[in-house]
Amino acid sequence: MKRKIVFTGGGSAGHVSVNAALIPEFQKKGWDIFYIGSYEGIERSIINTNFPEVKYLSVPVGKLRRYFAWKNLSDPILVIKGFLESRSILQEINPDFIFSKGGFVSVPVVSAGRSLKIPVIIHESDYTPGLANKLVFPFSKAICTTFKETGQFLKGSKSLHVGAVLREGIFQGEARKGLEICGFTGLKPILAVMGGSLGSAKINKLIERNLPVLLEKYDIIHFCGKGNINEALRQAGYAPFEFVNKGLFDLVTASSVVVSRAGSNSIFEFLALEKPMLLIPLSSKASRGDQIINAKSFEKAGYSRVIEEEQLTDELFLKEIAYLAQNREQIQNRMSRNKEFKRSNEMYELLVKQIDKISAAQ
Ligand SMILES: CC(=O)N[C@H]1[C@@H](OP(=O)(O)OP(=O)(O)OC[C@H]2O[C@@H](n3ccc(=O)[nH]c3=O)[C@H](O)[C@@H]2O)O[C@H](CO)[C@@H](O)[C@@H]1O
Repeated sequence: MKRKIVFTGGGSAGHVSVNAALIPEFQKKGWDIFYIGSYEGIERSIINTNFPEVKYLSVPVGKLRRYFAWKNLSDPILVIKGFLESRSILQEINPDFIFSKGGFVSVPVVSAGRSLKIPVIIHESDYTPGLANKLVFPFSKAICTTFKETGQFLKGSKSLHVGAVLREGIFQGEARKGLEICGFTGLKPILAVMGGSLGSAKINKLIERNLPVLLEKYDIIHFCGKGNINEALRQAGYAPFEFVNKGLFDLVTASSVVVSRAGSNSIFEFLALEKPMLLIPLSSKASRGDQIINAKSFEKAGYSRVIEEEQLTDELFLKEIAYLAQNREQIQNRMSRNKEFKRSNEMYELLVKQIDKISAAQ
C-alpha cells in the first residue's frame, strides 16, 4: 500500500518553501501526497501551479493576531471550523504523518492530527519560533529547525537542527537564462531586490526613489509582490516581477548583490547561491521582530549588511550597496564555507527515519 503524507503551512511563501522542496522527493519515492491549506492563500497557488498532481484540500482559516482587530471576534469560529474540517479530511486520508511548515493555517490541521493520534513533525525556519508553531509545538513529535540556536527557545528535547532545506532547482539556475528573461546584456552588475514573498511597500518605494541613481551602475531585477508592479517605472535595465514561480533561480543566479527582507528561506537561498545581501528586516512594530534577529545573525557571520527600517535613509542605502559590491569576493568566500543546509533528498531520508522510529515506538 502507498504511504501517505499530509503537508500543511501557508499564509506567505515562507511557510510553503520547505514543503515545495520536499514534495518532489516524496513524489519520487511514490508517496500519496495531500496538502491542507486555505482557500485563497499563496500556498494554494504555489501548490496548484508547481504540483498539480498533489491533492490540495482547503479549510477555513482564522488568523491569530497579537493586536486588537474586530476580526479577532469572528476568527476563533473559523479556527474551530478549520479544526473540524481538517479532522474529517484527516480521518478519511489516514496519513502516515503530517509535516507542518507553520503559519495560521497549520494550527487547526496539526491540532486535528493530534486528536487523531497522527504523528506530526513541524519545521521552524526562523531564529525564534513563530506563534503558530509555538501553539502546536506540544502536539508534535519533533520540530526541525533551520537555525541551531532555535532549540533554546523550545522546551524539551524534541528540537532537531537540520539547517535550511533548499529547493532542488536552486543549484540549477542559469545566469544566461536570467539575463534572457530580463532582456539584460550582462555588461552591468545586477542588483536583485526582493521584499519577501508578498513584496514590501517600503522597499518598493525605496527602489522607486533611487532608481535613476541605481541604474547608472546596475541593472535591476525587482520582485515587487503580487499586484505591486508600477508600470510607469518599466524601462531598459529595470525588470519588475510580481511573484516568480519558475525561473526564480535563473534570475537570482544572474545577480551580483541582493537587497532583501530577512525572511529565513530567502536569506538562506541567497547564502547558498553566495549572493552578498543588504537586509532590511521587517520592523518589530509590524512583527515579532524575527527578521531582525535573522538579519543580525547573518550580519555577525559576515554575509550581509543590515539596515533597520528606523535607520533607513536613501544615502545609507546607496552606501551599503556600494560596500557590498566592493567587498563582494571577500563576502562570497565566507559564504562558500557555510554548509548549513540540507538538500531535499537528505531531508527526505531524515524525515522518513524519524517517522519510522516514531511508528515503531507507538
Ligand atoms: C511578512 C511575513 O510574515 N514574513 C515572514 C514570512 O516571510 P516570507 O514569506 O517573505 O518568507 P521567506 O523570505 O522565508 O521566503 C520566501 C520564499 O518565497 C520565494 N519567492 C519569493 C519571491 C518570488 O517571486 N518567488 C519565490 O518563489 C523565495 O525564494 C523564498 O523561498 O515567512 C518567513 C519565514 O517564516 C518569516 O521570516 C517572515 O518574517
